[in-house]
Amino acid sequence: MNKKTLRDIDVKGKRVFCRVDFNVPMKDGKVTDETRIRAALPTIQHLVEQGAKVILASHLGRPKGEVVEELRLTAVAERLQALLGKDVAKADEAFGENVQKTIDSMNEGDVLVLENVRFYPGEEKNDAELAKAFAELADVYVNDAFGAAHRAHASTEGIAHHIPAVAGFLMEKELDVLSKALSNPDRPFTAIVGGAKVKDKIDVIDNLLDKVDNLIIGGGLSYTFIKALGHEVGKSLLEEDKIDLAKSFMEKAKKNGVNFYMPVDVVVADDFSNDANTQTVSIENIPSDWEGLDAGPKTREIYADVIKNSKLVIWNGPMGVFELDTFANGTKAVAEALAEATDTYSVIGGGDSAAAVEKFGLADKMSHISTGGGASLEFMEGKELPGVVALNDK
Ligand SMILES: Nc1ncnc2c1ncn2[C@@H]1O[C@H](COP(=O)(O)OP(=O)(O)O)[C@@H](O)[C@H]1O
Ligand SMILES: O=C(OP(=O)(O)O)[C@H](O)COP(=O)(O)O
Repeated sequence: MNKKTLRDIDVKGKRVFCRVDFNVPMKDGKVTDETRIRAALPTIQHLVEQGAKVILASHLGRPKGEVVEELRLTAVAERLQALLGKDVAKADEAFGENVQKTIDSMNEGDVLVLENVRFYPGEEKNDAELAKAFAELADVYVNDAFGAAHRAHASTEGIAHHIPAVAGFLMEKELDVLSKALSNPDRPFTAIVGGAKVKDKIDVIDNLLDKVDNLIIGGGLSYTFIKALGHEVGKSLLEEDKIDLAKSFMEKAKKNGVNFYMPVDVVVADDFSNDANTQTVSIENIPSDWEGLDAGPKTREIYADVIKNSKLVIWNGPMGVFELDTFANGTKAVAEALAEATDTYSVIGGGDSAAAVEKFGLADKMSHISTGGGASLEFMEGKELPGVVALNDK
């Protein structure tokens, strides 16, 4: 990486403003998945061990510039305290006189969690004054919030223009894994793109077609491609205005010598529920009143074979409606194939795919599960991440 990291600086006795992504799922005031907190621990522990005064900043949810009681970071700070096994203080604001006083009284190795930075309208606007106010709290800025690196906000981008700014260990690892995957991939290199957000995934498919040996299309995306082949898709998810683009991707795959895989059979249902009537049909025979919700058995077999013969697989988006057990088999087949392919380096791109491997109990069998959904997608699209660009060059 051409950006400075924690390894390049001495933090002893320094006040370090460390942006993390503690935007974790919450229910009834409790953290329900602490993956993102755990992922930031190596950086936080390093700062503690090196004798920094550790000031942690994060957003939680989308409070839109107002104080929202349920989105305070108090419960998150408590989880962090338990995971770190040391006291963690929590401020009720993210900058200003009171926060300054608290910081003035910190000792080396102390940890303070600031309040949700999105309680202030200036955060998402990347307001220069707010960025300066954050910078005044500290001597050094560390960005470890890979999940928010695609946002140009005051605490992810603006602040980096005021004090020395470096990447944390999680940020470094995420960027290393993803850039190695894309720039110098082990081959055969396979990308699996599924899920439902057809529009959001179009750019990533285009970019991947310049890099991969195999492209697998699955999930809700498939039906736009099935339609592009001239077949009817019944009530399945379809983006009418992307049919021509789907055709052009199939042509680009051929031109680039990329092996292109899409379902040959699908599981269709007469209702979007676990007790729906279902049948497996070939893609030429989707009944008009039915909806395709999962990959069929032949498709699963083909996908599993491609995966097992790959050296590197990046996967973004489930192969079916895995939240409903009846339609989880396609996603499960891909997750299991990745788990069994011990010679294959697997990178799971955030959001629902990460939730799916977690649900199947296979998370620890994956080589890398990214903490950023949107961020990893934008990276794979070839876009620059503002939170990274703003850091100091090596
Ligand atoms: N055939 C399908 N029809 C409708 N929804 C689908 C289908 N296949 C997958 N999905 C849904 O896609 C959603 C995930 O899509 P998306 O947000 O694009 O993925 P990710 O969050 O991994 O990027 C899941 O909730 C899943 O139920
Ligand atoms: O959860 C996040 O994004 P993700 O769901 O795309 O991984 C990040 O914390 C960014 O949050 P945001 O999309 O509200 O800016």
